[in-house]
Amino acid sequence: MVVLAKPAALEQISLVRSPSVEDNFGAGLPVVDLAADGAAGEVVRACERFGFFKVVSHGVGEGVVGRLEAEAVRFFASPQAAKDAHGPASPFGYGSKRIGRNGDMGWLEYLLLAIDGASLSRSSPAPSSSLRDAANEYVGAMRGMARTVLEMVAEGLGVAPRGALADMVVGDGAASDQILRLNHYPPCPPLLQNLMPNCSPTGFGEHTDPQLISILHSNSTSGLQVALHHDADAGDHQWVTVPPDPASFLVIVGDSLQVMTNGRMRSVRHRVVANKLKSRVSMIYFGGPPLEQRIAPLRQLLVAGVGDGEEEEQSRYEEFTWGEYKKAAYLSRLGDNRLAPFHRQPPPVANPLA
Ligand SMILES: C=C1C[C@]23C[C@@]1(O)CC[C@H]2[C@@]12CCC[C@@](C)(C(=O)O1)[C@H]2[C@@H]3C(=O)O
Ligand SMILES: O=C(O)CCC(=O)C(=O)O
Repeated sequence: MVVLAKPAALEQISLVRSPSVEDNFGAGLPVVDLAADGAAGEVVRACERFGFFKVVSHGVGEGVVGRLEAEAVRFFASPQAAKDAHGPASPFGYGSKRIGRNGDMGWLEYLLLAIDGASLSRSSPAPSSSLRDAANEYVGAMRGMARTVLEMVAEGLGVAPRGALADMVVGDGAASDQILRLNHYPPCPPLLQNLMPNCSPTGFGEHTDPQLISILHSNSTSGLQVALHHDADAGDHQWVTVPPDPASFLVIVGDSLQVMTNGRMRSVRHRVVANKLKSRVSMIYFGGPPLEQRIAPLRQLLVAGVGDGEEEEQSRYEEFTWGEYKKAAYLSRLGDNRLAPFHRQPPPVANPLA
């Protein structure tokens, strides 16, 4: 029997079947033109059916994206010792292969930066002033998009005021919990390609995002896959590749938005598979609320459509604060179903292929 050993650099990183063109999302990829009439309805439909969507006509200038991506590429190309000087990520700073504190590993390196209000936090320093400036400009654009999308979610669901969700993440008053992450996935090592041509290292293992929403940008290298559920109860899902498009962004529903919409919107499991030939660079903004924010279904959604004498909809979740959820998340493994302990009853079955 021939036993194929993984190259040492990949020993603790899981391998998955290499994506093929058949895995690509076809014409069904949810795309929302943020400037179009009826965009709010489209946002809600995409979040309910898929838990993510691609955004076009977003109004974010190419320069804003290009400046931060160039800074990220420059940083990741610097000598290992210079990068290590900004790590380890605990949770903020430079990290390589290790994700979080509980043994998760991926074929990537990253820079995790805390945001304080509208700019990077002074307490998690950026590696250079030019990266800081580019990141601050980018964060401003992401906050604007987060507001637009969350206002559309409220409008599309018939929730008032329009800012009910957006203010939790990008409001002026409370200290929300936002994060910026820059990821670099080197190409799959040639030795592995020769040994196991049908396998690729996991770049970022499957997970859902704990916050309300995440906004993702990537360069033109593929790798992102999302889980499409055929039968969520049976845990039956299919990994589908989302083709990269540097001119657009992806909005991803997080666990907290799932709870606030009482399960109407679903946080989507996603992962990154390392590309065989090219480096992938992604930049992702995570929008979370203040630590003390109660995470529970919006009242207006529970009473909507309830007539006299009828019972209002019950929450499907035990109540928690964002601070409690975040603490539990940091004790969990990347791929854990972090909402499971809070479910009051099985989540509704969504069938995006129906
Ligand atoms: C393994 C982990 C990494 C993570 C914290 C965690 O313990 C579980 C959740 C992970 C995640 C996923 C979305 C983005 C992120 C920054 C977050 O808030 O939760 C990461 C955390 C991380 O990379 O540190
Ligand atoms: O790099 C990507 O495309 C996704 C990254 C991601 O899911 C994350 O950083 O949480």
